[in-house]
Amino acid sequence: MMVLPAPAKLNLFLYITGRRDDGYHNLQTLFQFVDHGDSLGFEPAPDGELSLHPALPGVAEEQNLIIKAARLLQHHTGCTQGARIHLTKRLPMGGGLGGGSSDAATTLVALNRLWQLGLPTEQLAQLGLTLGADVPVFIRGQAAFAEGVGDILTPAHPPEPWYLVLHPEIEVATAAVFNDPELTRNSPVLSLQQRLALPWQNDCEPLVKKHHPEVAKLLGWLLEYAPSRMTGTGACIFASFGSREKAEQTLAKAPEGTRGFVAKGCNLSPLFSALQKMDAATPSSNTAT
Ligand SMILES: C[C@@](CO)(OP(=O)(O)O)[C@H](O)COP(=O)(O)OP(=O)(O)OC[C@H]1O[C@@H](n2ccc(N)nc2=O)[C@H](O)[C@@H]1O
Ligand SMILES: Nc1ncnc2c1ncn2[C@@H]1O[C@H](COP(=O)(O)OP(=O)(O)O)[C@@H](O)[C@H]1O
Repeated sequence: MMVLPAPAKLNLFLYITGRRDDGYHNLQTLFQFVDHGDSLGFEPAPDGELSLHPALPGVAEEQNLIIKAARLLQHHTGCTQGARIHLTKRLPMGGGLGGGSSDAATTLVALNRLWQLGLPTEQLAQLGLTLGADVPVFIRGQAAFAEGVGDILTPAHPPEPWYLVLHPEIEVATAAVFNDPELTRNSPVLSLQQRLALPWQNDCEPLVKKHHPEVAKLLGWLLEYAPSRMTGTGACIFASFGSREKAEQTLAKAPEGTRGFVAKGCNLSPLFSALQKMDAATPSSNTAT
């Protein structure tokens, strides 16, 4: 079985610079991966059959981004092969960690190999974008400054600290944040260099804090220990530390019942580190993305 990671991402900063005619928002964000996430296993199945094990509670199989990604790839290529997909879900849903998008990206990359389709990365990223704005960055696998709706990507090389990621026990719907009339939508469009030099913020954070006191409270607590922010449209928050020990010590002090994890920032996605290892072990395998 081909087992591959679907890592989480963090939005190290997130600015909303405008609203487009189609209702989507232009943004400027810095994506980085962490070495913690879901895990997916892929086995061939006959007759184009697709199945997911176990099912994700609360998400109908046909709505699951993993099945949607697999079906999209079948339709796009006319491929008649199938797959039995095994999911170990570790990332909270609706947490701003991009779990669903990452699962979809890993599925596209893995099935492109399993089914020997040979689609180039560019085409997989374009297909992925139809599933969600965050899918292309996971397919390209490099930390990136994203503009447009998140699809115009420039590779970036931010520091790779240890992060403590905490999960307030709520799910924030991305669409609800973007539809809120109070959302800041007029951040200036700046260059990556300018953005890197200014303090890093998330334009969605004030709004989510206002509507979800749990987020405001936990962020207030975490800020006592290190610079901290929300990722994406929330609800997860993160703080960076110079060492794993410092991050773990802070997690140990977190208010009782707080869920969270410690992980290392990675500018190369753990998905691609795993693919490189796989290719090194079996040099004759298909090395296209
Ligand atoms: C803003 C980010 C930053 O990472 O938030 P998170 O979802 O990760 O928290 C993402 O780009 C989100 O990407 P994703 O979660 O894939 O969003 P999509 O499914 O494409 O869109 C969900 C809804 O959010 C709104 N939306 C999304 C992205 C965007 N640039 N402008 C928008 O207005 C639209 O109303 C859309 O219908
Ligand atoms: N494989 C999947 N993993 C997580 N969520 C999924 C998946 N497939 C579909 N979804 C749907 O996508 C929504 C957003 O999930 P997720 O990507 O985890 O959050 P976010 O975009 O906030 O990081 C979930 O609430 C769920 O309904």
